[in-house]
Amino acid sequence: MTINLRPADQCRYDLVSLGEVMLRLDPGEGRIHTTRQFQAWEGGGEYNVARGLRRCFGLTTGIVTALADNPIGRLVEDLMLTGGVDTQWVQWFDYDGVGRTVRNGLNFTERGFGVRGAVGAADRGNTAASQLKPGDIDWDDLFGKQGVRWFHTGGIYAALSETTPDVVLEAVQSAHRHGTVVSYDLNYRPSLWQAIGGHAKCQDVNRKIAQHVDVMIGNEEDFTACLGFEVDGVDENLSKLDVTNFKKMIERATAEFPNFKATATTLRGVKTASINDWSAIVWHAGQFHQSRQYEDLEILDRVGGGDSFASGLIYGFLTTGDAAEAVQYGAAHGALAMTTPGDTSMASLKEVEKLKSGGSARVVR
Ligand SMILES: Nc1ncnc2c1ncn2[C@@H]1O[C@H](COP(=O)(O)OP(=O)(O)OP(=O)(O)O)[C@@H](O)[C@H]1O
Ligand SMILES: O=C(O)C[C@@H](O)[C@H](O)C(=O)CO
Repeated sequence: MTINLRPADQCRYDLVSLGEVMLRLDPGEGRIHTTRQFQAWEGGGEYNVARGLRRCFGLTTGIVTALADNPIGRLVEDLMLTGGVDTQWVQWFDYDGVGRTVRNGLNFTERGFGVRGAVGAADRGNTAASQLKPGDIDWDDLFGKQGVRWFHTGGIYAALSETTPDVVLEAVQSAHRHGTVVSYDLNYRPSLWQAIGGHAKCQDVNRKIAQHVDVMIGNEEDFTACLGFEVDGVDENLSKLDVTNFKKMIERATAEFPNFKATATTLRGVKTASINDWSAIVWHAGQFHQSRQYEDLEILDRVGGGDSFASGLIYGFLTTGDAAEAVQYGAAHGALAMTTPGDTSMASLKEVEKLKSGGSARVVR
């Protein structure tokens, strides 16, 4: 099965994402518990994909989310406007359904270095985005009247509350009614699932949504925890990656979910918090394609590396239709995104193309 895209001239957007956007508070080279200063960025697993496609790859993208209408929400909006993602579909809330004030998510994340791993401490209870429920968004207007070529969402948004899985289901069904391709990044976050029913709930929700997904994305931990597909031979430190075992896992996943038209996973060989082996593999139309391998990749800020892989992969599918190219765009964009601070990438299309074709880090002047 191949990926059939709607013609660009019938669509206002190349891609729209559904997800929560938080204020990322970054202590730079320091640590959260000792810093006196934070740099502010915006970020969210699903949003980062829309931003990467807009800012690095120059496509037209939008975000469906909700924010609390206070100065923090307006700062997140300001950052999204800088990122070029259309904010027309953002819902602004003051109160939730039972009259409580809703909030905006705050995501404190420190980067990690060497033997010290990255640390994330999100403060995101009762946020506006988690309060969205079926019926709040006019999906048929978005996918039907406006037109969207590709819709992206994921397992962070699905884990936010009792209502968000149904919002995802409503969205993906409408997307398919209008011929929009659906991708989903499993992005397993155990602390979120813990709050709404734990492991069983996580698999129940993700397996239901998976039946409506065309392009499934995740790492081996995501595929195991969210869908129940184990990858044999993965050790706890992710230091030994045997691509044969990844292929077997993907084969099992695509046999059980024949609706998957492409399945992609990043391959991480974690050496320290700031040095990884990095590559990716995609299955499409009965064939596997593996990206260039980045050995001993030096990392400044790993958060969003997987999302930037996803945006590069989607760019490749949207513009070339070729899975072998798509996985190269994904791996190169993910690699570059992890060299700069913040959840999203600062890379240019030229840089991605140079890297994916084997380019070096020689000075450009
Ligand atoms: N358990 C881990 N320990 C250390 N580094 C990790 C771990 N998991 C992922 N990383 C590093 O984070 C980067 C992104 O990894 P991956 O593609 O798995 O996406 P992810 O964890 O879903 O990322 P994100 O959701 O932040 O985009 C890679 O450099 C990877 O090696
Ligand atoms: O939890 C989220 O919504 C995402 C952020 O923590 C961060 O942007 C990230 O993990 C990216 O995948």
